[in-house]
Amino acid sequence: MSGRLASEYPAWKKLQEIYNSDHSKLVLKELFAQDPSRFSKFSKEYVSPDGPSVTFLLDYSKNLITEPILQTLLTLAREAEVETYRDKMFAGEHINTSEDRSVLHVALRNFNDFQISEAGVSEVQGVLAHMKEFSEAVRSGAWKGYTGKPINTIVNIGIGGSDLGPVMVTEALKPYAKRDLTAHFVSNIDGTHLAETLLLCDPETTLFIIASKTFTTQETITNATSARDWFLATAKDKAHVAKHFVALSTNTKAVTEFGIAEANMFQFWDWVGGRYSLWSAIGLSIALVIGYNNFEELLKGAHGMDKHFKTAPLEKNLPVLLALIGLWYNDFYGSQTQLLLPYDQYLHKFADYFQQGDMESNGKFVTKGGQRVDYQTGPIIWGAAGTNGQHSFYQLVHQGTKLIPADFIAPATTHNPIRSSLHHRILLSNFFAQPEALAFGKTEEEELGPNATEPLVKSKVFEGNRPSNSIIFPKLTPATLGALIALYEHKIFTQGVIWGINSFDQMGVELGKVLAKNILAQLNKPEDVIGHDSSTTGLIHYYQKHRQE
Ligand SMILES: O=P(O)(O)OC[C@H]1O[C@@H](O)[C@H](O)[C@@H](O)[C@@H]1O
Repeated sequence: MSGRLASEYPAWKKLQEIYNSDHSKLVLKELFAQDPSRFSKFSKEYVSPDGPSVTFLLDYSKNLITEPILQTLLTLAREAEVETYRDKMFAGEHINTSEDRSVLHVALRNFNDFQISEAGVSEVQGVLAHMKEFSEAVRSGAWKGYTGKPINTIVNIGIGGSDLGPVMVTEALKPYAKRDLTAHFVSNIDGTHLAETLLLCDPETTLFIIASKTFTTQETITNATSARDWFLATAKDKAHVAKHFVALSTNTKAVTEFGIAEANMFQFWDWVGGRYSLWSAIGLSIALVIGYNNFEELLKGAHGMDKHFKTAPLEKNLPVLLALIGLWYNDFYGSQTQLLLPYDQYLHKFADYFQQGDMESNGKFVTKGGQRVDYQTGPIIWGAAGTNGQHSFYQLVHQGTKLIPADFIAPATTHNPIRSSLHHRILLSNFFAQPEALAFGKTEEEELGPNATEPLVKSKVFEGNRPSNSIIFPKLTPATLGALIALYEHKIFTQGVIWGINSFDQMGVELGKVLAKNILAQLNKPEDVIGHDSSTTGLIHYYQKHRQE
């Protein structure tokens, strides 16, 4: 984040030399055979420093690393001043330079440990108190709709960071949910998303939560306006909106103009990035679904990880280790993607969530100093939950031509121990087996004996040497989830610092929005379609010919 090119650091050059001379010698089977203590050397247990108990084991021994490689990666982190920039973030310095903002999602879950002086930080507790009071009123039935009935359905209308975090967390923490309060999430501008959701709602008992940091996002404002129209078609009187619409935003003016009273607005601040906002008022739907106390446990779990990231030496710092290992593949092995594979159905949105978290943060080709990078930055994040992926894309991960580092994530104990946890034992046997198969593979000899050459035998060979991390924790609790999310947030931060990029803006999403606005104004008549290439013009003309309004 210093804005320097990562490739200029001496450790980067050394890593390149190590890769050039040694990578063909880095064979997991041999590395494990040579060193019986490899697992204990390359695994660490996280124990939360205080607050709710969170523990997990990170096993990074099945990676194409040796002690000297790890040391050189750690030197790279030091040369890039990861510790200095981490401290700047926690101190509220404006490390988001392009927008001249601080980056303070850690202040949203700070339980008096970090002294941060930035406008708004002192208001965090007040907003949390408002969220507590409101969520308890709705959950208890004290908050009534316009006909006096309690709320039994909530609809969060938001997109990107104002959607993905609440969706992922409410899914992940379903065992803690109030089951008679149904939660829907509408994000897409496609009218189908709202229309299908409204079919499941009763205006008398539905609460709409309009979640938008800017309160100008086209999708969200259009969906919110249509939802209000739908509501008023039954409720008639605009005064009833106050009982059924609340807003989560930084933009008081736009919220009140929309017709939501300031008293029904939950504030946050410009130093909360959209993709880091589930800890803020954007988490209101989470608090409604799992209860405020569980929401606070989520925050505390994340705060524990913040303290670890802030204080642990780099060689013991789990987000830093994950970042460095990921960077080794991304920048030296040429890996394009990173898999997130939770063996827990409740975490089925985890990879979707970190697609935005990672790719919007680190998908940048220019350093903070304005230079074009001459190396790869953020990886493509993808993944699926449980054994589903094994029956679809794992074929390519095991036997394809690409190196795809994978993080396997699983709880030791399930929330659903049906048939005496038989399902969970089968699930976990796969969680253990897949990294083993990826790392150690299967040779031709193992398949048929030393003289076998048939194509069939060859097709059954697993080359192995495919790296992975494994994370295992006792049970998926709110605090554990908080710590896991913060683990990956700080991993993303660390990589961004080393690559010299700004992980906290998102200029790359703007151009499409501007072009769409221009095109929207041209859609009525073919003669209005001007200023485009022949492909875009042809596509719009085809649409105009075939549409039925
Ligand atoms: O919360 P808002 O202001 O409606 O923004 C939603 C999303 O809008 C997108 O354009 C941004 O790229 C995301 O970062 C953001 O989360």
